[in-house]
Amino acid sequence: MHSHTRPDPRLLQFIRALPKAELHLHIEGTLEPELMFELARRNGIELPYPTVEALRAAYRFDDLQSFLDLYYAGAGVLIQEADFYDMTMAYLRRAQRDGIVHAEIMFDPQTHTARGVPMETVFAGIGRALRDARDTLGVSGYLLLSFLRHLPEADAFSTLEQALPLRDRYQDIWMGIGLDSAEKGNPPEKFARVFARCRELGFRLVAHAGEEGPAAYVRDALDILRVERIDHGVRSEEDPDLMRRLAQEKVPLTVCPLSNLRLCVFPSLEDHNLARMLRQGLMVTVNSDDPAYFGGYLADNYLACAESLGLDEAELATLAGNSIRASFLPPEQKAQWLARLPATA
Ligand SMILES: Nc1ncnc2[nH]cnc12
Ligand SMILES: [Zn+2]
Repeated sequence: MHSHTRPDPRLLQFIRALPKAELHLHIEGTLEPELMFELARRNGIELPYPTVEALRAAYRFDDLQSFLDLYYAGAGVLIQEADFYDMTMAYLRRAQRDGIVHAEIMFDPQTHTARGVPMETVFAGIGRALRDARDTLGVSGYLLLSFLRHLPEADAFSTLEQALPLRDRYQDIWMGIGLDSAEKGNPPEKFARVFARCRELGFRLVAHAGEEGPAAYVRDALDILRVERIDHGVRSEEDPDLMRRLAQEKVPLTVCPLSNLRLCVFPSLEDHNLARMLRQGLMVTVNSDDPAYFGGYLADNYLACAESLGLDEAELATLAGNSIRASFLPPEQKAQWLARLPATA
């Protein structure tokens, strides 16, 4: 992954020791090939690859869509509550090792309900893992139910209707709503009505914008969907007025550097705009997006950026501090984690 330098173990140790929140993570994107094969066997499903190695070798992407095709196919092995539990627990164990104290996890229920998996099964498996991790690993977690933007808004409304009866049972974890999948040609305004409804219902709102789509989608996600955070947002840089606004309003951007590299949003990590945006005073955070597909979990993303962009320890601590500030944790929990960071963070 790091073509120029060998990873510095002392720097990795420093990164892991910073209390961090992960705010942009698709739980279906944490399904490692080994577990995918195990679940396929458990559920009597045949995968179109003979081995783990052959599957991993297929993870070479040209753009977002070429990734999404494999990602939705891979999720087809998730059938039973235990499958969702095992996948989520595996992520949370890794998260703990990386020094993640809080994770806000997106999931795509439409990927599962369209295959006949009940909404209850999805919530039950992920939800039980989040509660077990809180109790046994000391990692807290929230859920963000994400709508698939390549599907019609009517499908998002019916997904919301299917999930709402579960809200009381998952009140401690289901905090918000997101918007993901193919961005180009699926602008924020397509989901204006369902986001307005979610806002009335009291959900926290986020949306992917400015990953492959234009800066105008970032502005529309803020003004039309009224989201509190932008997932990715890296193409905001093409609009100087928008950049000034993001800095002034401290709008959090959940940037995913290794994802952007693998999906060819930037030609190399050295060309990534994370450091430029940070140094311009934007509220940027670092996240892993779909770590099983993009070759790195959260600490790998921090380390790769430190090495490719020359981030120093103070900047790494600022990124960790931003992740806590931009989370949906209550103020007293934010203060508790911020107190454990260097004073410069
Ligand atoms: N990076 C990404 N962009 C849009 N949709 C996604 N779903 C999973 N990962 C995604
Ligand atoms: Zn994403």
